[in-house]
Amino acid sequence: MSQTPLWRIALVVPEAHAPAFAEAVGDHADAVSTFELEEGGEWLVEATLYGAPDETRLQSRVAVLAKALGIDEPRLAVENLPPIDWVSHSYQGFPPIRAGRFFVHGSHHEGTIPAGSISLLVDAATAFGTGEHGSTNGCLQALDRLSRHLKLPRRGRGGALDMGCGSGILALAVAKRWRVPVTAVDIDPEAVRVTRVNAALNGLTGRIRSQGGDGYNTRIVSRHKPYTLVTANILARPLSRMAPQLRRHLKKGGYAVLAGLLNRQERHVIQAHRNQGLRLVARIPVGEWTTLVVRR
Ligand SMILES: C[S@@+](CC[C@H](N)C(=O)[O-])C[C@H]1O[C@@H](n2cnc3c(N)ncnc32)[C@H](O)[C@@H]1O
Repeated sequence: MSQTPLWRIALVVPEAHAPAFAEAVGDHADAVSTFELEEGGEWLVEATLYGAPDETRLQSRVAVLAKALGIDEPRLAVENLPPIDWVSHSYQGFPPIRAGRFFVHGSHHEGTIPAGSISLLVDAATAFGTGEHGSTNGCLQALDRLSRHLKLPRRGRGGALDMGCGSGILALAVAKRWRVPVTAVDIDPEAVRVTRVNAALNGLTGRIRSQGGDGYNTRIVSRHKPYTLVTANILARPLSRMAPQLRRHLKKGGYAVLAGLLNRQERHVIQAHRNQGLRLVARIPVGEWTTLVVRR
């Protein structure tokens, strides 16, 4: 079995200089990416490479760039990641996950399904969403709590929407728990494909109407509005940007489960929704991620 020695390089820099540092570090790495750490604040430049980096050269490249930009030299973190046997890893899949009454497992799961739980069979493949991530887990917990009192219609308008469906996990959860059709949208066509596969694996073909598209501008989203329940596990910034559209698509009294935000970003997201008259009714932190439930 192949084992891959992997190294990670990371540094935190001001937003305006992230592209320059990404380019500099990227010259010494196999892959490089940048992530925003805080609204309008600092950015993490993260690179990975197979084999040890030349730390002296890397350090001096960063120092020269910092000097040229007139900023303090950012601290460079270099670490050797534990070797991963990718072949056996991909066969192992993910361990079953419990969130509220939901029990999420892959098709490799050979154990029993706990009595009274709602089984969600998810082969995430190339799309996000196995329930392992704190944001998805928080959404499942929120849905479980809402399902105790919220009613959804079996047909017609006023149903459920999953915005940014990824593997389709949240759409599956709603369709199974409430026994209703769900509209599911993702900007990534691969996620739409995986959602359809997972709908079929769970016997929900026909109940999950999935289509590719950018947010609320997608045709299928307008066709079935307004919604009594919207799930959107995207990211803090797009969530805040989409708040006015969410309001227009949500029925009076309807709920939205919002996730993909770090704990420290929740204030901004809550405010963006408050500005639209959407009231915070629950927050569920899972590790560094927070899920919010707002109501119109
Ligand atoms: C973090 S994943 C969430 C997947 C799944 N819903 C879950 O909870 O695990 C976010 C998904 O949102 C999709 N997405 C991001 N921006 C979008 C947009 N503007 N419109 C539709 N989907 C979007 C991404 O492609 C990705 O599949």
